[in-house]
Amino acid sequence: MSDISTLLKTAAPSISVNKRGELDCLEVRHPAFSADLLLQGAQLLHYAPAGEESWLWLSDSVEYKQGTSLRGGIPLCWPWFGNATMNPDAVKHHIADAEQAPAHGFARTRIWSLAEAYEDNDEVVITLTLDDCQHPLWQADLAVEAEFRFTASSVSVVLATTNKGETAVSFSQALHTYFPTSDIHNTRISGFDGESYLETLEGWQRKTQQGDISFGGETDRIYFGEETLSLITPKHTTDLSCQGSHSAVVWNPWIEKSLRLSQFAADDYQRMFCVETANAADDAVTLAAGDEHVLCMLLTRR
Ligand SMILES: O=P(O)(O)OC[C@H]1O[C@@H](O)[C@H](O)[C@@H](O)[C@@H]1O
Repeated sequence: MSDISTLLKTAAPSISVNKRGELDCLEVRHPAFSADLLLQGAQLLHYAPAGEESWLWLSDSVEYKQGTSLRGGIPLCWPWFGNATMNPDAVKHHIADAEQAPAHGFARTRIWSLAEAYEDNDEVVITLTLDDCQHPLWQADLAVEAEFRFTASSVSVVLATTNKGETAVSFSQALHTYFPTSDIHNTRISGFDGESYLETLEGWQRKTQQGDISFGGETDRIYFGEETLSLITPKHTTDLSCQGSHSAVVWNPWIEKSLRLSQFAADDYQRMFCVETANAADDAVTLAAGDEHVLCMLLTRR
């Protein structure tokens, strides 16, 4: 950890590395904003402009344990999204035993390394790399890097994947963002009117969205489209724009599923929702040997 501290002292003095339970957390305390980024999973837990509440939801019962993804912030799902068995054949082709494969890939519980840090009066930029991209069940040679950029009025995450192998590789992924709301019943997502989605709770039927998305029960859908989305909660409107993604997963576990989730109180579903910037289902990425794919999300508020 002393290497990290030395790098931070010179390149980005507003970042310090501190323990949270068993995990190392990069704490950004810039005069204009703050952020907390775990090295495990390259998981961003918190971002807020000075004087504001966090733009990300994080469970009150979150567990800072090695090998366990935390419930909240932005877990990175890579190199497959969700249940491996539900991925397209091209992705499953690289997974030795999809039945046994962990949900959402393996990157979210691995330790990432600090590659670069930079700050000036306006922004802080942190780049993390995943040193060990191998997994007993994953049969492809991809490399991945994550860049986080914080300013007084925005946060962006870029996930860049490179095919280091000699043949094409298909993979799926998501920036699994948990957003806060003061009232899920008065929360809407605007931008997918007229677009198609897969209703995973009804046998993955393909349907068409009419108007805004609202929440009145368990929600677990994969939307297709590449619009800038507006996330409208009673207190805020947050704009979510992306690049390199043509799908977004909208998720809320609602009452019954909440009872089965780790690090999640029975009534937490009322105060959170996920909109995941993804390359999922039909939108999985195929990378030729040597090629790179860049997935990017940007959050701003009106
Ligand atoms: O509990 P996990 O593994 O973090 O997954 C949470 C949710 O993640 C979403 O992306 C999936 O669509 C849901 O089906 C899943 O329940």
